[in-house]
Amino acid sequence: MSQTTPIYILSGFLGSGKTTLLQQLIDHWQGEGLLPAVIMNEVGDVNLDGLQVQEQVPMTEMLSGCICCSIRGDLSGEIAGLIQREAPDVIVVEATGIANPMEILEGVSEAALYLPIDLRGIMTVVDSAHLLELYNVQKGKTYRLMQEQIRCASALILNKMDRVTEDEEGLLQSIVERWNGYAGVWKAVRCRVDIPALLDALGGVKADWTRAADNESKQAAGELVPQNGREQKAEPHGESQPLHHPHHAHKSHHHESHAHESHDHVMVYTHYFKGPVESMAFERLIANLPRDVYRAKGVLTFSDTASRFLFQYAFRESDFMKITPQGNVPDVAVFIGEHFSRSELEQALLSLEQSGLRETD
Ligand SMILES: Nc1nc2c(ncn2[C@@H]2O[C@H](COP(=O)(O)OP(=O)(O)OP(=O)(O)O)[C@@H](O)[C@H]2O)c(=O)[nH]1
Repeated sequence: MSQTTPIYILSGFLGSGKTTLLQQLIDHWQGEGLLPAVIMNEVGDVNLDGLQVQEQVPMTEMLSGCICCSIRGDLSGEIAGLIQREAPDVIVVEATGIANPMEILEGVSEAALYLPIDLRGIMTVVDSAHLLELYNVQKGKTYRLMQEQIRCASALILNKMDRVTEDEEGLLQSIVERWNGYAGVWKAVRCRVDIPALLDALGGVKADWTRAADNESKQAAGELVPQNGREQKAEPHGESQPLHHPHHAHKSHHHESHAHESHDHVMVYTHYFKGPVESMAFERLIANLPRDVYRAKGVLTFSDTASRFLFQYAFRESDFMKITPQGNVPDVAVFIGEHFSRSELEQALLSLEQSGLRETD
C-alpha cells in the first residue's frame, strides 16, 4: 500500500514568527522519532531562516521569488524531490511572509494530484501588535494580505502577545473570529503553544475549506527513514529585484493577477558587506530604518565583538543573536519593505562599512 506524506503550510506576514514556530514543530516531531523536512521559501536570494534550523533537518530552499506566484510551478518538483531523496515523515512548507496562502494552497493541491501527499492544513502565525495597528487604519495592501492569511488559516497562532495589552486581547480575538470562525486560535509568546494539540486540530483541507464548518482530524502515520541532505535553488540576479521574474515558468495562470496584486508593492534589497561594521552604529541604523522597511535580517561580523551575529528586525523590534554559521556564510543583510529608497539605504550601509574598515586599519 502506498503511503502518503502529511504536509503543512506555514503562513503569516513577514516577521510574524513562522520560523519560531517551525523550530518547535521540528523539536516535537524529532522527539517522536520522526523525520520532518522543510521547504523554505524566501523572497531574497539568501536563506537566513535556514541557519536557525538544525543541520540534520532535510531542507529545500526556494529563493528569489514567492511560491504563491513567480516560482509556484517549481513547488511540486521540490516536494517530489524531497520525498524521493529523504522519505520524510512530514513536510512543512514555510511560505514567504508576503505569500497569498490561497495560491500556495492551490500549488500544493495541484501537487497532491500526482504526488503521495496529504495536505493537513495552513497554520497562520499573526504578529498580534502589527495586526492591531493595521486594523486601526483599516487600509493598505499589507492589511489586506494579513486578512487573507488569517481567512485562509486552518489554525491561527496569535503570536507576540507580549506586545499586546489585556484590553486589546478582546478586540484581537473578535477580529480574527469575525474573519475566520473556523480555525482554532492559539495565543502565544514566541509561538509557545501546545504543539500536539495544534497538530491534532488540523484535519485534511477540503476543497471549499474557507467555508468549511467541520474539521476532521486525521492521524499522521509514517516510518522513520533518517537521512540527511539540503539543496539550494537560487536564481542568479542583481542585488535588488522586484519579486516577479518573467523568466520563471508559470505552470498555472488563472490566478496570476490576483496573486501578484497581493504583494507587487513589496521590494527587497540585499546588501553584501565587504568587511566588519561597528555594532553600535549598525544598531543605530536599524533603529532608524524608515517605516517602509518592515522586515530585515542578516548575518554580520562586527569590528568590536568577537562573535558573528544573526540580526532580526520585524515591525520595529530588533534582535541580535550570536551565531556560528556552518559552511561559508557571507556577511549579508536583506531588507524588505515598500517603496523605500534603495540608494539611501545602500549609502548608509556603505558609509558604515567605510568607518568599520578605518577602525580595523
Ligand atoms: N516580542 C516578540 N518577538 C518575537 C515573538 N516571536 C518571535 N519574535 C521575534 O520576531 C522576529 C521574527 O521571527 P521569525 O520567527 O523569524 O519570523 P518569520 O515569520 O519566520 O519571518 P520571515 O520568514 O522573515 O517572514 C525574531 O526576531 C523573533 O525572535 C514574540 O512572541 N514576541
